[in-house]
Amino acid sequence: MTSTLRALKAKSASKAIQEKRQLDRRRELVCLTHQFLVDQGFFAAADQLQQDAGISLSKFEVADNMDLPIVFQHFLEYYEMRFGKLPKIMRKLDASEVSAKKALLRGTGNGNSNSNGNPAISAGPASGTGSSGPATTSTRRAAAGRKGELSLMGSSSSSLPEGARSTQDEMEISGHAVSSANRDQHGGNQALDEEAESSPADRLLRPLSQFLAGSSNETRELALTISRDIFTENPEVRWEDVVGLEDAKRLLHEAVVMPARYPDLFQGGLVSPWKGVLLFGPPGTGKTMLAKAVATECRTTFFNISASSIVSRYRGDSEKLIRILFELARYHAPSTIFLDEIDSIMGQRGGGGGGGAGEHEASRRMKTELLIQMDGLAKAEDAGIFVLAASNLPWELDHALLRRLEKRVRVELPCAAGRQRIFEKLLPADHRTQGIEYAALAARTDGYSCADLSLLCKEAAMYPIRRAMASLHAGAGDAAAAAPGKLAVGPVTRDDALSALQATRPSAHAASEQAYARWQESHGSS
Ligand SMILES: Nc1ncnc2c1ncn2[C@@H]1O[C@H](COP(=O)(O)OP(=O)(O)OP(=O)(O)O)[C@@H](O)[C@H]1O
Repeated sequence: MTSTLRALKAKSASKAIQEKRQLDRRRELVCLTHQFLVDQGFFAAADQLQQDAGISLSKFEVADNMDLPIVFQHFLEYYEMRFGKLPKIMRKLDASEVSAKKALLRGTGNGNSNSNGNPAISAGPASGTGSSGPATTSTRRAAAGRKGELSLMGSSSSSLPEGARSTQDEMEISGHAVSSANRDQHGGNQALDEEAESSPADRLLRPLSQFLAGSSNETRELALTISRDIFTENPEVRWEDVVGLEDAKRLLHEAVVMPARYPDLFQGGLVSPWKGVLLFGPPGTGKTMLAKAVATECRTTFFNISASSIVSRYRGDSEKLIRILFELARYHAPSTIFLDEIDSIMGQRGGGGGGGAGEHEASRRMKTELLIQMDGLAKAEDAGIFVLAASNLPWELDHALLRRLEKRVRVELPCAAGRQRIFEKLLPADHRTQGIEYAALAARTDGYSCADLSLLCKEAAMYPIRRAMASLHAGAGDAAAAAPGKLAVGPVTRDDALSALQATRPSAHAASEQAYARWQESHGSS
């Protein structure tokens, strides 16, 4: 009896010790992360972490010779020594995992939460339950347990194997794109490309707090607005997502992507990189997609701004907004600024400001500011900034602006082959469709833009849904079919596609195609 009691007591004491260790380890992890965020200048995030974790980190400091990069570096070294390769730290999530994670981050997910509603931090070594491949408890314990060696190892990367060193370099140059150029120059091999595929391509931005330090409230607000509404996370559009437009792609590749990848080849003189490119053509032909593909390809920070929204939303502040937009682009360089619908602010006769002599003073100042900022792009310190503008009405553009958009690229309506590819992509020949005649559809959609074609396909896909709804209403569906999410929807048929064709008209006019062709002849690039 006594021995059973003793065993129970010992078990309870060991459990208490384990729990305390877990708690300590969590606190240490939070503390290390907090210090890392502070060191990197992510003050707002550090503050938020402190609030979320519910502990006052101002009472703690990480011990000497201890910080997250050092712990990480030691882990990498240990892992490579033990397993002969570097560990895979991040993996790409699929679409459903991305939405689950976003929901979790918004606080609506069902992920593990602690009693404060905070996501549970893995207990680490003390729990002894780590199971993520070879990097398990023992590895972590080894990394954490070598505190005494840390000062000897220091933070020098010279003792690291090549791969580990480059990982550290990537961390240190946060805020600067690890450009494809670097990778190409250091081997450019497939393994590195695969590595890029599986690790986040997104840029690690420099903390905004440094940019905002000492700035006025007004500047602060505009910079926050730009960061929130205009800066776009990695746009993730690849060249191959953009159907057709081979000439436009080739020109952009030459004018923008090559200089970003191989800056040494484009230094000064005759072959300095283009600073401004205009994409012109009918609506819905892929100008925005092309701009995003350029930003994805060059791994630049992407600022996507609709010029008409500057006029409508920031009227009084538009001049300052432009200035701060370029300052932020410089801060986060290399950057691509995409100015969509540029004609709405840079029309020859005072677009966006009321027109002619009566042009609004604020609008005139904004135009002047944009021209000044674009002039500044030629300076060496602005080397990493590139402006892409798009317009459906290039002939209305101010000549002063046109001079600064050195290259003008026409984005045309898709040809028959391009239209066919769009149909094949949007109505793929699988169980979702039946008997679609792609070539016939392509032949009958001359003059349609890609956006029109995508509307047409959407319309076609509605027919089977309408049929299913009608049969449901007619009581033809059984109880299972009526259950939400279980409605049986048939394939999109050839007739559905033809009916959708009847119901969808092209948005561009043949006359405007001729106008684009004429303007290309007088102003375009080839
Ligand atoms: N070349 C293309 N390849 C594939 N899809 C395209 C292409 N062009 C347009 N689309 C489709 O049409 C939509 C609208 O395209 P996008 O916004 O790039 O056109 P745009 O030329 O910028 O139009 P606007 O001048 O009206 O801003 C895209 O989201 C995409 O679905």
